[in-house]
Amino acid sequence: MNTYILVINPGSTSTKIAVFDKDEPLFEQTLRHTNEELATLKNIDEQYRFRKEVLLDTLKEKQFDPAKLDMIISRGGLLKPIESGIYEVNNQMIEDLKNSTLQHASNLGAMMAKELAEELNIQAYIADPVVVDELSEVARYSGHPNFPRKSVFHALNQKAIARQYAKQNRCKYEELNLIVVHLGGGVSVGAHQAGRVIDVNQALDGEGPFSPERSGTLPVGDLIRAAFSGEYTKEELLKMVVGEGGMVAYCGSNDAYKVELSAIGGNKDAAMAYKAMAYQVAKEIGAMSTVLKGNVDAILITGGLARSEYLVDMIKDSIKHLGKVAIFPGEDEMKALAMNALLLKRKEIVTKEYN
Ligand SMILES: Nc1ncnc2c1ncn2[C@@H]1O[C@H](COP(=O)(O)OP(=O)(O)OP(=O)(O)O)[C@@H](O)[C@H]1O
Ligand SMILES: CCCC(=O)O
Repeated sequence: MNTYILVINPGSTSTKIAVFDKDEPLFEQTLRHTNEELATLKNIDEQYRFRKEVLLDTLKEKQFDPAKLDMIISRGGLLKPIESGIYEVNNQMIEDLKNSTLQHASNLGAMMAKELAEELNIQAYIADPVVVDELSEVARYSGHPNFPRKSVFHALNQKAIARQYAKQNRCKYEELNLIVVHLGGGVSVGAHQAGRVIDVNQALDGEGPFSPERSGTLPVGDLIRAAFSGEYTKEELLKMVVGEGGMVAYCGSNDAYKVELSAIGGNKDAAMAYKAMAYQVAKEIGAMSTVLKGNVDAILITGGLARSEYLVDMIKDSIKHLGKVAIFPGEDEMKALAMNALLLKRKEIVTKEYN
């Protein structure tokens, strides 16, 4: 019997959709949205309606009848901090996403999934959203009680890769201590202790290594002085942190592959920026090794930038003394979501309630 699963993953400039029949993708498509298209949409309601229409048009083009769908699963957004797992999309979740102070395209996924699921009389779910929070108590301290540290990271891909590594090594994720490094548009480095991410850098706009488009940790006093200098608007400063920080700021591009080619071609600024990014990532891995008290079964490196041998070799050179390193290039969040839905369908996992 077929089990048709619609998977939705909205990004800042695209919406990825896929239909799986059990664990087999029938099709997967990245629907690109131009800046001009997105600029015409005034608010979050208009955004998700626009993306939903594009999604339905694509299903039509693929001649897939939505009425055949058994379930819908989406990447989750910036909800309240929650445990890792699968959650049925409910009204509270939609309310929180609509009122979220932080903007992230993944906020639109649950809204699209819920509306579509209601029309089709099926269920909508999210799994391992970016706000999965398993931080240890001590990791929540920042240095001031007004600013507790938060867990915002690539939870879906980090957990999926950690489980894949455990399966390949015939053991359970919950039996291992791992450091998982996601190198994408954003960079997150998580300390996974027996199945829980007890520490991780806040990878959206908070802390950690710089990435192709984010600044990571900045000198805080200098940042405050810049904010009150009258030279920048709030929006300009936020952009310096997310979107126009990191490689964009140093090299003018968020395309790390392009920067790498330029570095290999002899561009000294590009080479130095790559070296600095590798240095910061390695330093964060060292910090997470300390969090795990050196008890590290493996360090897993994943994300789009894990395809870069140039970068990975530089990182490995600094961390090889910390343990075994395994590389999982790219990410497969679509498959990870579909597999979560399938586990649910097969009753191998139960949903958690968001409230
Ligand atoms: N072979 C490669 N060598 C170097 N860089 C690469 C390679 N392939 C992809 N990249 C870089 O990886 C980055 C994109 O990674 P990825 O696709 O994981 O990011 P994303 O999905 O946009 O963001 P995030 O992972 O934070 O959600 C880009 O900067 C891209 O240039
Ligand atoms: C921080 C989590 C996800 C992203 O990079 O957009």
